[in-house]
Amino acid sequence: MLRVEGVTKSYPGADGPVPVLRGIDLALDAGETLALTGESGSGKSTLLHVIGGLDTPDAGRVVLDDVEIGALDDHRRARLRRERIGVIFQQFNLVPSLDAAANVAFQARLAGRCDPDWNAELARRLGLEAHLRKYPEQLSGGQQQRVAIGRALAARPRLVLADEPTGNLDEESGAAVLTLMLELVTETGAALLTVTHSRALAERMGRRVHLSRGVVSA
Ligand SMILES: Nc1ncnc2c1ncn2[C@@H]1O[C@H](COP(=O)(O)OP(=O)(O)OP(=O)(O)O)[C@@H](O)[C@H]1O
Repeated sequence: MLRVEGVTKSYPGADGPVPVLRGIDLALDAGETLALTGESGSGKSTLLHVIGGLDTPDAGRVVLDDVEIGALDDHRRARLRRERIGVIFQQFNLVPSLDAAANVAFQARLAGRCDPDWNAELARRLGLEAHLRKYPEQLSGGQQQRVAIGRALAARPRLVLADEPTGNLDEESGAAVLTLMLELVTETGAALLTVTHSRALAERMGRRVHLSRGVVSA
């Protein structure tokens, strides 16, 4: 379902380009869950952004359901992102001017796939029913995290990308949020790729790969 082939990426440095990704190959099937680990600065977020079409590789390909993301023009790439990829960012990136309900519905609405029954079910399962009229600044970190998960899943994406999805939560809330996320991802048949430093989180994923010096090892 997802294929990453020979992806390289460098950033400009004082003494010339600094390679961050040096030829990444990775494949993920529908329904699979994968933890991407690696020391700080190893390029995990960069790889997640390249896979999600938020950043472009210098070379190599990212193919989602037989569509090469890098070959699409901006408009088509944005549409593919909206319709097929849900992203949960480390800092949640909720829309401050929208309440929790509108944040959950946000991406699905943009994708033209808003299903009020599914949104309501997500809100209920994520324990957000009492908070739907609150704005992000009125929500706790854990509640914002659950809104971000709801938003990522509302359009029933094929692929969910998460960057430290429980990084801002205490161990107990993190474990509970992760259980919910895994349940919802499994039910919708999506694939999940999550970047994490947490061993506990990584151990609950079906597969783990480690990123070191710009290449992955199983
Ligand atoms: N926009 C950018 N411009 C220049 N260098 C960048 C840029 N984004 C990332 N880098 C560099 O690329 C390297 C990889 O960064 P990245 O954020 O992908 O690492 P990471 O493994 O996700 O780290 P962490 O675990 O600390 O979040 C780092 O050395 C970082 O400084």
